Amino acid sequence: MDDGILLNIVEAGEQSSTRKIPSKKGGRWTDRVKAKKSAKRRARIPEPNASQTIDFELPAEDPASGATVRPTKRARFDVEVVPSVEPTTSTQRPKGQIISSLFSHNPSVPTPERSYSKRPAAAPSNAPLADDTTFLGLGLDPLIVTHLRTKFTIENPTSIQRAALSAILPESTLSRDVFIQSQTGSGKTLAFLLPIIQDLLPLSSLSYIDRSIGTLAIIIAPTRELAKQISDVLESLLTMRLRASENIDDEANGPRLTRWLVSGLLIGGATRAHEKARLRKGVPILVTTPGRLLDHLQNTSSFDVGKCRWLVLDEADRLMELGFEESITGIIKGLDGRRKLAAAAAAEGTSMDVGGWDWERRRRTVLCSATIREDVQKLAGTTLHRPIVVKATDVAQAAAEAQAALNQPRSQIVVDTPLPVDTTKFTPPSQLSQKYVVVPLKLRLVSLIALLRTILTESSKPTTSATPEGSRIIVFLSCTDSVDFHWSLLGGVSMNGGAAPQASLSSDEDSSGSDDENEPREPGAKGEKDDEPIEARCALLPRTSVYRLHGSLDQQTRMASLRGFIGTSKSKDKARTKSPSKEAADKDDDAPTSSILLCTSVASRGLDLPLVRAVVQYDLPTEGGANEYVHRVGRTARAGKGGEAWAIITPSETDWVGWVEGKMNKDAKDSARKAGVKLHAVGVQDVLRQGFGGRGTDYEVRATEVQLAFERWVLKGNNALARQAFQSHMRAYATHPSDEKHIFHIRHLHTGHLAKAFALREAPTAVSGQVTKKSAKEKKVGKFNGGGKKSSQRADREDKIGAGGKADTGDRMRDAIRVQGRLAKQGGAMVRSGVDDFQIASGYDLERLVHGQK
Ligand SMILES: Nc1ncnc2c1ncn2[C@@H]1O[C@H](COP(=O)(O)OP(=O)(O)OP(=O)(O)O)[C@@H](O)[C@H]1O
Repeated sequence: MDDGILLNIVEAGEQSSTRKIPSKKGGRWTDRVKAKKSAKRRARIPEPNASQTIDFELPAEDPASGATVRPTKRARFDVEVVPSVEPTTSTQRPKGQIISSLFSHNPSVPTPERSYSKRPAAAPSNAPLADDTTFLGLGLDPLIVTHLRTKFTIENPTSIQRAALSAILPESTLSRDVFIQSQTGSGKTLAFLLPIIQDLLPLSSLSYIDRSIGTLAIIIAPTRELAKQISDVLESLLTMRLRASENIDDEANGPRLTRWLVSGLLIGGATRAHEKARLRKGVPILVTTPGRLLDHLQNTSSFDVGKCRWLVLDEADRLMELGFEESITGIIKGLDGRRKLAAAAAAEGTSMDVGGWDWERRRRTVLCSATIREDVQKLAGTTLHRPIVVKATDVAQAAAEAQAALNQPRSQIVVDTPLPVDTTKFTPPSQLSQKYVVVPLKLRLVSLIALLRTILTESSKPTTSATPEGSRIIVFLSCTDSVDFHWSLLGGVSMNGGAAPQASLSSDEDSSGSDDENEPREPGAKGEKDDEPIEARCALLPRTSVYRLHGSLDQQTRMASLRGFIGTSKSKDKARTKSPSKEAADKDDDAPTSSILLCTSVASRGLDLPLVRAVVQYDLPTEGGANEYVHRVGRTARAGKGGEAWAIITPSETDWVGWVEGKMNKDAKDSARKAGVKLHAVGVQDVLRQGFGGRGTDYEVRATEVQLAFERWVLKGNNALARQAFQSHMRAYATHPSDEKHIFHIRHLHTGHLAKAFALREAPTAVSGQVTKKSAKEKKVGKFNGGGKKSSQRADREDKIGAGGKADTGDRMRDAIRVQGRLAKQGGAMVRSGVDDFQIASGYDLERLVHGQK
């Protein structure tokens, strides 16, 4: 089958096959054998020729016949092959450097029976309901329903929204808290936002109320990005019409309505004085992160939460993982204390008492979590009052519970009811297609490129369900260094052998800073990192922009990267393009239609990035096990849409497939789960062939050229970056928990082969040999301490905490955990500390940002 990739001048394979193997005469027989072998090797892998040009063309398939055809408009780019910049003969090669063939000495990998088979996708499990359930029928205000339809194009509720609304909205359940547990992408955000807006909406008709009433609802999210995302949805919801007719002053339609119900985002990054001023003005619905909220509860007297009637804890399991339990306990105490003070002041008549409203009603807490783990149960025990547990399929149960609550005599009300043990498994949406490829270590990098090319090609087919805007792909890597390395590599690699280009940065940046009050910065930080490039372009990935996201990037760059990835870049973001190889810019002259996000686990939870077609786990999660896997793949296949998840695993990790399937299927109760969540194998040759094209084993030649281009880039001044990524990856790998060590053990890795995946030619001894014991120790301690600069920042932070006299509990928890982790790792054995330095390193930095420390 012609796969559509052409070699347009000289087929490299042909060239190699006609090459004559020179014979060596004389000398010892061992020398003759060696010479013969080396000549054979040279003949197998064609010597690149400076004049040779490979014309890569992405393959396409005839939708009718399924046969591969040449696309009408070819996304093409030429790859000029030049001799490797480094000498390749053993006499010229620097000592210790190994240039091994990509396709020899790899462990054998079983070929899957049916590769790339097109299986019909299962019915979506997180889609809007197709029955006669309506938002109106569930009791939602018609104004909100109309707004959902017109602004969000949302017509019907999802299963979890039906369950949540029928549990939260009725008068009969006002005294009950709610625990929401559901699949990724099932619409949990609206499930808790809609009841809050419905509850507060009538206040708009009370002419004596304005935003000085204080904060009536607080939503807590574990990360800044998630808080910002929730805040964006909330803001859009609050732009709804306040009455059916256009004119809100239309007296004939009832009392005058005022639009004072606004939302605010409090996630740090601004001066406290600025935040205090906003709080003093009044923020009726507040979206925040825990540390900052606790800080203001403790230190901002003008922060009025005396009438707060909603508290939402989103992603509760993540809040617990990040060590926020103590912060949340402090927040609850703070809210309770201020409520008592407000009540006392009202009783004494010393405060403005706003009558005509049920201010006495207790505050309701809604807790959302993917899983009901032990720590989440504990949190629920301290925060929830007789919770109704809402699950996607449990609408009948929710209604029955609500009824039971009504009929219960008050004496029987049990406070702090423990949640039931979690019997349902946390599974990905059923329509998600899950695949895995077993890839020998040496082939990892080229296989990743081939896979990305294949996914991009598939999505550009006219028959695909992907959007006409192109594809979005998220690639998860093990650590920040690896993300930086791969992003720089893709942005810098040149297939023409020229010098690695420098980042091209816009010099006419608009340095006026953000006009969004929700993205304020500390003084002095303004415009600081505006020069940091955010977008990379790569000749190997036509019409595609590559972004990165990890916790060591400053907040502006992270937000700009996310905006770029989802295609809503501001003009100044767009200027921040890391120049690709010149050829990518020249040949890829059409505007990019697809985007790729390279990231750490920092992007695994809660982020709702529209139209993500595929999630590729280049590195499997080092913490969080099967749940983390499900969260990551849940960035696609959202709200009933399709999606695919790819896991790239090494030959020593093949047991992971059965292991993760077992975790997802355990205790399966319903028929869908009995059918089993399954990952389907795809052969690495198929991935390479699809990605690089050619006939027979042509893909080997092409993959080798791509690998050589990567290696050239590394040799031209990027060795340190590659080595650092390699070493950090190894350290990250070593932090897999002990119960996964039978699958992920560093001893299973052939480090020489792994080095190849970082485009390193050095043998592993050369890599590690260049790191002196002292520098290795410094690096290790530095890494676990957050590095030299980070250490001093932490000291600054601790100074500040000391000076303020009040340590942030979240910070203290994290520090304690980090110290624990450091000790465990310094002890020699890589004992899991509960927090992974490499993935939570991102979380840690993120939380530093949350607390406003740059
Ligand atoms: N009733 C609905 N109909 C169609 N789309 C919906 C509906 N409700 C929500 N959505 C969309 O579904 C997407 C996912 O929603 P949301 O982010 O709330 O999911 P989630 O359950 O919180 O996911 P995660 O667990 O990954 O955080 C959003 O883009 C949202 O606009």
